Amino acid sequence: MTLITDIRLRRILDSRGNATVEADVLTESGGFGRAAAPSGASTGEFEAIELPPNEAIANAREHAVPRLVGEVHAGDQRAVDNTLRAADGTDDFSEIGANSAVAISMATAKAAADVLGAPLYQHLGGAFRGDNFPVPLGNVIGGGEHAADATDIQEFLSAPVGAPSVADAVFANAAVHQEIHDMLIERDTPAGKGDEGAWAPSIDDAEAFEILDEATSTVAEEVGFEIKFGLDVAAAEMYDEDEGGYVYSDQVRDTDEQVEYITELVEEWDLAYVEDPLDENDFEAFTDLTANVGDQTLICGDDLFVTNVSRLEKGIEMDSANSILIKPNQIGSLTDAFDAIELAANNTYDVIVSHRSGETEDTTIAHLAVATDADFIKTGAVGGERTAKLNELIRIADDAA
Ligand SMILES: C=C(OP(=O)(O)O)C(=O)O
Ligand SMILES: [Mg+2]
Repeated sequence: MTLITDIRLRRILDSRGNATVEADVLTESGGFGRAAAPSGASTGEFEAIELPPNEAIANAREHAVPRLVGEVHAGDQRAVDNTLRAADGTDDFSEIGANSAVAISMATAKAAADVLGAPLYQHLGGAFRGDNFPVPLGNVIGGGEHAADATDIQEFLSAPVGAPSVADAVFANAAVHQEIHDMLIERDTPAGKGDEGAWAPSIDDAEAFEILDEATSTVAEEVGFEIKFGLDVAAAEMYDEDEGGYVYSDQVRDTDEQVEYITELVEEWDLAYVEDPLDENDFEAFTDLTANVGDQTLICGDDLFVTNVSRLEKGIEMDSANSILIKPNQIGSLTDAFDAIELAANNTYDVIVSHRSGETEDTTIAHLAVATDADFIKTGAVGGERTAKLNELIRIADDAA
């Protein structure tokens, strides 16, 4: 019933106006799934390889499509993804492109769900999913690689940890985003938006902390539940060995100073979440920071782990973090993403499913987060490609109720 009968690949636009890969998968009994690959800007050194979309499509058509069509069942996700790996023949999807691979992998899961007549989160997670929802982390002020002439820290994230429902949490993040806009106008600091829809004012990190603290407190009072905040430092983008460490606008911090600085930030601002506070090659410094503040906050590896089981195993072994960011396109398939989530959960790591800075209307990560009982989802606060996922979470909660 779920035998794959056709796979169509095409170039479509992403939110930055770049081309990306979209896949349609059809099955014998009329199942249909469509999915598109997102794309990062602050990509990790150890991510699976994204090829130029034309090349990724041509190579996938030549090597992967013939091995899947008429051969593999869409319902057997592990077989689908193993076939993609075998067709590619490399460790990092550099032959067919992680963009083609992840689009086919996700579209196939959707086609299988369609055959079953079940929502994707249920096909992926089983009949008992749909009761728990991730807390959305909303990017509300940002800079780094996502906006020029803005903060050094890439993302300041609203974290509505006390929200009674996922819908309340989604609306709270949007309200924090609006409140920050009002505060910026009052301060006579006009701001455009970065790639993920966060405000990208020309202010320093210290001012961003003050604004976020006030905005989250104001909205928390209005809505009547706790809203904390967190960061994606994206420190690998700041790290420059020749410069002697982490290059900020006003100073360079060496590794010990960076560990000290982040420790102070966690304590001063009671941060709920800190992603990539250190360079992606420095598991040891991650371990030092986690020893300092791992009992107070989440220390999350994004570029550090790149959704890769081997790198996560090393981090678990070394106590380098206590949470992992999951981006399916970083590793190239849903099976790999699931394996990383399972390993993380078995080792009491929190799981944060994430978008990329370049996105499409695809909503797969909303279903992935619900299917795997993820603790958080990071998918922006506003903007069509971000609200696509947030609104899907609201719909899933509505359907599941
Ligand atoms: C979402 C992120 O940005 P990008 O997609 O540019 O890697 C991130 O760094 O967590
Ligand atoms: Mg990150």
